[in-house]
Amino acid sequence: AAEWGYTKRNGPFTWAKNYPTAAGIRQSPVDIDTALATSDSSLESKPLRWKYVPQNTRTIVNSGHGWRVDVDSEGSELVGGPLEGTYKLQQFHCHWGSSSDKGSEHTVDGQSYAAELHLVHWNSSKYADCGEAADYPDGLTVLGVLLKVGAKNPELQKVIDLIPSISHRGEKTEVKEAIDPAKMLPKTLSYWTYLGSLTVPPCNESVTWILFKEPVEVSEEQLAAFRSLRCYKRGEECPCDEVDGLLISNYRPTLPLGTRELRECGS
Ligand SMILES: NS(=O)(=O)c1ccc(C(=O)NCc2ccccc2F)cc1
Ligand SMILES: [Zn+2]
Repeated sequence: AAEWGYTKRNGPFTWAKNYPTAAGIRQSPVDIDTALATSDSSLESKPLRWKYVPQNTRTIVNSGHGWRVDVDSEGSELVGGPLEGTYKLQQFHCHWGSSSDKGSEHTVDGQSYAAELHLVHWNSSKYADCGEAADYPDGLTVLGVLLKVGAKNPELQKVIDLIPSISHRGEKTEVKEAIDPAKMLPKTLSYWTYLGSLTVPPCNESVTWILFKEPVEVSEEQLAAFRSLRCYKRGEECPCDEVDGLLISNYRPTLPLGTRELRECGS
């Protein structure tokens, strides 16, 4: 089957053909209608806490859908907030648009941001690995960080510096200079949380989403570097009808929240 992607031919509106879950009722991303959010004392009573090991960021790969930094989960943990048990960091990646007026996956009161960073964790209290966890409703948690245009982001610059060596799909390289995921999170830890899904096929409905309210800055040049990735393999011709196979946009449009609860913690 033609590999899914973000073009007319294989983009988000075609995914349900090969991935029926994409048409489900707990899909992500969603528009965060801030007026709908209910503040929840139980969230306030269990602060979100994380521990990451920067030396455990191992490799960065061009998945054909963007860049992804794979992490050795050992030593990491995410607990508290809406979570039961301990979650471990598996990978982090980003979504962006062809220009910085769009590109985030979640929107806030209809407003898009320039990009969105996802830190993907799996429930190590109940499951053996990320792959298994992805099949259960409480299997995964993704910390989402909205990115807006501003100052150059020094931690993300370590990712940008590696992009030239993973320009084509399937290429990967060692992350030599440790990247600290904690340094990519906003200062204030207020967040919205709701039950959703992977935002790419197979769109498993197994994600507890935690989206920080405060955006983090990234520069236009850094966003331009993301868009220089190619969605096809070196030596192959470009399959996608994207402008010469550049990954200029890799965000899924929002889906209805439906009857799901949207909770918030912090102002
Ligand atoms: N954009 S996002 O919502 O943050 C997102 C998070 C994780 C994945 C993932 O793990 N895919 C591989 C995968 C899929 C299904 C089962 C096991 C897997 F490893 C994909 C998207
Ligand atoms: Zn993502």
